[in-house]
Amino acid sequence: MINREKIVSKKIADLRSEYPFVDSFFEDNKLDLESIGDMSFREYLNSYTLEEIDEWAIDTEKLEEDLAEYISQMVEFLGLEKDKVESLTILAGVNKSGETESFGEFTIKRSEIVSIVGPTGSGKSRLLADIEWAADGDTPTKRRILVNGETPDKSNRFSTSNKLVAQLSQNMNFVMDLTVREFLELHAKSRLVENVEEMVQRIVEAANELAGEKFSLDTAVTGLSGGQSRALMIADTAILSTSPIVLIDEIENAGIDRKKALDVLVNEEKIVLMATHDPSLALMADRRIVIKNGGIKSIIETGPEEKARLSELEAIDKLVSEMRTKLRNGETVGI
Ligand SMILES: Nc1ncnc2c1ncn2[C@@H]1O[C@H](COP(=O)(O)OP(=O)(O)OP(=O)(O)O)[C@@H](O)[C@H]1O
Repeated sequence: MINREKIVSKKIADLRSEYPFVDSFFEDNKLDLESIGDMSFREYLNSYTLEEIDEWAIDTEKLEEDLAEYISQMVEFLGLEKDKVESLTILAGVNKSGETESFGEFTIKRSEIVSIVGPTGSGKSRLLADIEWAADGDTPTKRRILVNGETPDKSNRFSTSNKLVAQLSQNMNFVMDLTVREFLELHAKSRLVENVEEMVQRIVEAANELAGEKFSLDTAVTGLSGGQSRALMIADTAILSTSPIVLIDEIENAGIDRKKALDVLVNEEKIVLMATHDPSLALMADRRIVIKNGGIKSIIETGPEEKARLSELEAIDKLVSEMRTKLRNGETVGI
């Protein structure tokens, strides 16, 4: 809920950049905003003289209340309130042979990472697709998905502005003729974020942290490499997307710093599900879902012993990545 005190004491210029639609409120109420300088709405109302207030029958109390109400309704209407998703629950369905999955139900909480492992063709992507679709017994697996313990509002399935789920798929092929800056600005503006420039900077910095070779805001999105565009989409999803659930299919092919990518995503308080064949990524998750023959076979918690193995794997990954960098830079790697 929008706080009235906060709204009326915010500078009008800031209010207008955060909620561009407030201009129509000012117009409808015939408020002259030419000479506002850096006043807040309250200061602006107080700047009227008693005669003006009398003459134009200005009710300052009511105007303050109406402004807060107007913003609050618009925010709700436009779906700008961040979804408060605390948990995601998967209810058991059937495997490829039609046998009921034995796990009953499985709940994932906010800021948790869950990996999905299993042989090729076992049904990892299918599980991600069930979640994206908010399956309600209407997919081949007959699984059901609950959000905050309830069947999600079906409008979430189709709405683009208020998507429950952001999906990072294997390849990101940009077709539009835009620079990175233009692309990010468009996205930030469509989300009506407070400070577009700052947001754009944050995203490109995060993306460059993940990508091997750095790129600038003036690079054309079509000119980004596979790994760079993937890094850009991860940073963009983490920082700008309001979708509280992020699904990742095969991050390992992207040639980006996977550990940092996960940190970026998880820091933003999201639920992350990631299908992977990579042991380090599988163990980085708090829990992992094991899929076999189209069904969830088991759910395993990554215990301290496995986490210890993870540091072994990380040391190996580090070695591989150092060698990769050297080879890429034309150096030799003989001892
Ligand atoms: N429970 C199920 N019932 C019926 N069909 C299923 C079930 N689970 C998965 N499938 C189907 O099996 C096929 C392979 O599944 P999927 O693509 O999800 O495998 P995957 O584990 O992601 O494979 P890869 O590791 O190669 O990406 C798909 O056509 C999928 O729809």
